[in-house]
Amino acid sequence: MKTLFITGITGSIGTQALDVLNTLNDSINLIGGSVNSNWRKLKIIIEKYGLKYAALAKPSNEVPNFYKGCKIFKGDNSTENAIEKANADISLIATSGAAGLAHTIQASKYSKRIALANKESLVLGGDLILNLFKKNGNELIPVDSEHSAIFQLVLGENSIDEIYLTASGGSLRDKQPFELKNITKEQVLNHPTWSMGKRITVDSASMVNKILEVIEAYYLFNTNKIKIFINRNSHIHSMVKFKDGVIKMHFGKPNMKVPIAYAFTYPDRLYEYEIPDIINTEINFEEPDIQKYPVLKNLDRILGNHSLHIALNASDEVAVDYFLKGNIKYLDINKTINYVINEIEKKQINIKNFQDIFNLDNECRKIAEEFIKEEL
Ligand SMILES: NC(=O)C1=CN([C@@H]2O[C@H](COP(=O)(O)OP(=O)(O)OC[C@H]3O[C@@H](n4cnc5c(N)ncnc54)[C@H](OP(=O)(O)O)[C@@H]3O)[C@@H](O)[C@H]2O)C=CC1
Ligand SMILES: CC(=O)[C@@H](O)[C@H](O)COP(=O)(O)O
Ligand SMILES: [Mn+2]
Repeated sequence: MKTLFITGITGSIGTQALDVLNTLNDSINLIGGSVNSNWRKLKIIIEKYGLKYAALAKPSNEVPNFYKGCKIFKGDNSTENAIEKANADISLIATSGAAGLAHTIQASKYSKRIALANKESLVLGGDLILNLFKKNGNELIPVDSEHSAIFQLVLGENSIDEIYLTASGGSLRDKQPFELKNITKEQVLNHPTWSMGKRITVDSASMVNKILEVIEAYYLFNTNKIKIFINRNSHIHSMVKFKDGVIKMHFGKPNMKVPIAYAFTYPDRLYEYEIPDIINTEINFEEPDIQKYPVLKNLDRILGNHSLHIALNASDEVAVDYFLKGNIKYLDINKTINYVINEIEKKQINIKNFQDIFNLDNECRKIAEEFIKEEL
């Protein structure tokens, strides 16, 4: 039986991973998990799954050091400490945001298999994280639905020509560009096909999520030949075009439990889920309208420039947080990203190690905060 640790265990991916475990007939033993602050939900998970190690980055005063036989780590580096003690065979990295990178680095030391949902680990970590996996002999299995699909499509292939990354188009796909000026938080959070955490749902509306995913695919599959197509019902999870003109598509219902389970059980498929209706499900693709998704104008400029990958993610995380708190408008997110990217591009920063990444991530957050406070 394999042991498992889940970072971000209370989130959208974490919760769906728990549902998957309930169906895998005890073939995986969940021994630990970590969260930011949600003690109420973590407590229930400890009770139900008998965790041995848990961590909270921002614990309240009521959180004990032990709970029902589970050791609780608290504060800075708590997830890293819990990962070390748990020493699990598999780590599912389902933390949201840049905080996930440190968790992935630590998991690389202690877990053979990294089931990676946290796309920011690759966006920020780039070749440095891939080299770390190589050095430590990790198996990296992507969980992000498109990347799980592509991973499956390219198995055994060596004539890959181009990746077609699919997008739902997000919650604002039927709006006209002029309508984006006064969009509310509720409109943005109403995703048409997936139920996810708040930041990724906003990023899906703006297509920042898709740029992060292009960068993720760039590192995972070692190509910059990547196009984005909208598939409105999210049944095609991505496509790969081969040199002989064949295009393989990954078809399935939009449900994250499938790629989560696949990352746990690969190369087996032990998870049973509904078979999609191949007669009545439409397969259509559209090119994204750049006026509706203005951040896409930056894609060619960003892709392959490590410091701009970091700048995009940091500025977006800060701006989305302000937007969700009602302090800036939807289109201000894009203004903040553009400003930070321009500032970082001028500096021509060379990223040599993980500390450079953490420093630049911090610097970009400061620039974004200043821009929002002074210019918006
Ligand atoms: N949701 C989805 O369907 C998909 C998500 N992803 C990626 O997976 C990741 C998680 O997304 P999602 O589940 O939607 O996010 P959620 O916001 O739903 O959940 C985030 C989780 O991370 C925890 N967390 C946040 N900060 C820290 C920290 N510093 N230390 C420890 N735990 C922390 C949260 O804890 P707390 O509850 O205490 O706040 C929560 O458990 C993201 O990188 C996202 O891009 C990729 C594809 C699909
Ligand atoms: C489920 C998943 O993998 C998300 O990352 C998804 O891609 C978001 O939907 P969009 O295609 O709308 O960005
Ligand atoms: Mn995705």
